[in-house]
Amino acid sequence: MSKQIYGRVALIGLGLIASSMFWAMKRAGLAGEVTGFARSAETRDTARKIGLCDRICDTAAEAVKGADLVVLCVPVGAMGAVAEDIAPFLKPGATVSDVGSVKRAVIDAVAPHIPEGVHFVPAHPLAGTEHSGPESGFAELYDNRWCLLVPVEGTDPEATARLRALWEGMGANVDEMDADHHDLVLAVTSHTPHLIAYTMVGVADDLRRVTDSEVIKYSAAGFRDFTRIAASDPTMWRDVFLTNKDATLEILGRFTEELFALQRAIRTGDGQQLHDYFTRTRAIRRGIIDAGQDTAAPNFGRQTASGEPAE
Ligand SMILES: NC(=O)c1ccc[n+]([C@@H]2O[C@H](COP(=O)([O-])OP(=O)(O)OC[C@H]3O[C@@H](n4cnc5c(N)ncnc54)[C@H](O)[C@@H]3O)[C@@H](O)[C@H]2O)c1
Ligand SMILES: O=C(O)C(=O)C[C@]1(C(=O)O)C=C[C@@H](O)C=C1
Repeated sequence: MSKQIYGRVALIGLGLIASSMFWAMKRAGLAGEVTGFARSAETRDTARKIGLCDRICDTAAEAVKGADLVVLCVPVGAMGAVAEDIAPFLKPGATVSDVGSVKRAVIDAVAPHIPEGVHFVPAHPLAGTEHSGPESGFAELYDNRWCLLVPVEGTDPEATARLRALWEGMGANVDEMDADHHDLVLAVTSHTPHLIAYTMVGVADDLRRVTDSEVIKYSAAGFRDFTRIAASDPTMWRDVFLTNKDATLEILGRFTEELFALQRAIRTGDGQQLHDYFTRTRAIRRGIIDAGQDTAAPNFGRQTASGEPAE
């Protein structure tokens, strides 16, 4: 029995998230035809070579023509311009969605370009790796991970339900959330942790001269995890911080206060405070495990041939 949910899906931007969507849709037979567009000819060539998408188009207009679902899979800062480009070519009754890591800024940038009669259902899969480009995707990326749908005012519930079915078909658990709440939650669980990882690796690099190459050689598991996160795509993360500015600054403020409190406890030798703090945080980790939510995908995304994110 066919599980097809959309006749034709167009993916705009062919990186980790789009390529994983393609393989996940193919795995479950969720789309009749998937077209793809990437802005650089090199990425389009790579996509053709590895069989990514049923048809790779040389323009975004061609890719979205006749599509029932168009998913914007470009960095958050590029969403508005891409929406403006494709708007005249969207089929009446089609749904436009996106996968951006920030929701309010994407909605503000994209919604004004969505023509009358076309639905807009923003989304965000909470799954990824530090790899990017068309060769980094894999069908299992969304298995048992959350995908948050962030319908805007007036979104047709049927369009939302259909997109939910697609994400569920790709293996995800789906929830709905308001855009501002989404941005605050993600500032805590994803954006600020990335900034901390970037900073920690930067500090280690600054100290390299002092510690010679020991930072790399004796890198303990905790620091190695930081380096994995800090290897994430610079364009993507630049856009995340520029567009989720308020929530990130709010969480960073709180983080800094806590850090100073712990710094003081270390300086004054307040072992009780340190112990109490670490006990509380350990309980949080155990709560996640007990709730069966430690579903982080193993890091088996593929890197681009050059080792660099493909354009
Ligand atoms: N990587 C993750 O962990 C992750 C997880 C969830 C959501 N996201 C979101 O998904 C989106 C895509 O991320 P990704 O990891 O697939 O990135 P990626 O770097 O692997 O791919 C991005 C694609 O967008 C294209 N692109 C870049 N700038 C463009 C522009 N100005 N116009 C048109 N195309 C452009 C690139 O050529 C590339 O094909 C981002 O909005 C990101 O915030 C990423
Ligand atoms: O596992 C990783 O590499 C990720 O950072 C994935 C991650 C996250 O923070 O969990 C990164 C950004 C997203 O928008 C969603 C998921």
